[in-house]
Amino acid sequence: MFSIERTTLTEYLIDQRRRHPDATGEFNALLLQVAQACKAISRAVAHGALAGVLGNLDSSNVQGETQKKLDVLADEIFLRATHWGGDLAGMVSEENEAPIALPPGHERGKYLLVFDPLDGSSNIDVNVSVGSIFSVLRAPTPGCDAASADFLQPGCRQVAAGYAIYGPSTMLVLTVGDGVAGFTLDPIVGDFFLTHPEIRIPAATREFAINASNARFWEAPVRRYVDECLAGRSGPRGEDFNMRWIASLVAETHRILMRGGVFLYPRDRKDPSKAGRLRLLYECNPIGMLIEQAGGRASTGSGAVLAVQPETLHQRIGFVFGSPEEVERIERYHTEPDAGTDAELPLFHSRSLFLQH
Ligand SMILES: O=P(O)(O)OC[C@H]1O[C@](O)(COP(=O)(O)O)[C@@H](O)[C@@H]1O
Ligand SMILES: [Mg+2]
Ligand SMILES: [Mg+2]
Repeated sequence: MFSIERTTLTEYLIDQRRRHPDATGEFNALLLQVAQACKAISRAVAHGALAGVLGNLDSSNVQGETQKKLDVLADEIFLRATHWGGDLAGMVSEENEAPIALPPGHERGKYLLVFDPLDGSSNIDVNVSVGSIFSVLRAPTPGCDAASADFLQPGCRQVAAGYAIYGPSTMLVLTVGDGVAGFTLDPIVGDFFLTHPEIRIPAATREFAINASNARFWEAPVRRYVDECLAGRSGPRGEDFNMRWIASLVAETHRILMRGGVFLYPRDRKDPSKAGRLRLLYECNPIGMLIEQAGGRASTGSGAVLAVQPETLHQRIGFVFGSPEEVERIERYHTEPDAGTDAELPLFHSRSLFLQH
């Protein structure tokens, strides 16, 4: 159904800007360039095999992961859509080891853009939802080329964050620090329209997401949490839990923003050289800002992820996020290993006595 009363992304951003009298428009211009990149990636994803974009390349990225054709194409689309605008002092991408140099002789702006051009790459060839994730920081030295160290800012300093999900419909979900809003791409009109204003995560949930193939590497607090969920009504939680795993951080985030839930990709013992699977700067921080802006909680497992001081551009970290009651419980299991047991035992016993299983 078409209505001329629909709010476009541009109108939404102009409205946000009215509240900031000092705004120059550079910020909105940058976000619109990012949206433009997401539209182009959405088109490539939707055409799939018809556009010859599926499959692997021979190359690997800085993480040693084999690059997919779409990883590299999405990266190029992001660069081309954003680096001429004059709003940026530098960019960091999952696919590039060092910060990306802006075109020579071109104006340098006051923002830094950090992005994962294509998230959930393992899903491309099986036609399951993938996405793009981005984060905007202030450049410490506006007007100059940014150095690596300029990007090493804790997530609480982000001025905007968001993702695009390329699913049955393409959506852009965005925060500029004043709640979270979701926009759906009308592929005929070619514009994003506000369809999900003021997204809020339910405080409680009975749904968790974790890659259980790593169970033998989990640390005790994570094992305890999952065991209690799996024990269901007859266990200490006294309730049945559902489980999901899409292997696409954007898609897991979107589900949790829409209906609640908790996601865990915790630090584990699989590879002692890696402190987790997901990358702090362009996965955990932007998703963390969205989750917290929607009333959820984003954690390393033992503390707020947005408070972590990054040490390297491609640093990995444990990540737990979603409905705040569950994330706080997981944090308690990490910081006070005996927490909950005493308080829950009587409850468990009374449930066992009075509930029928
Ligand atoms: O394959 P695993 O171990 O389940 O990991 C899945 C995770 O890896 C990722 O795909 C990593 O992202 P990239 O595809 O951008 O490398 C996340 O989206 C997802 O949460
Ligand atoms: Mg990713
Ligand atoms: Mg990626």
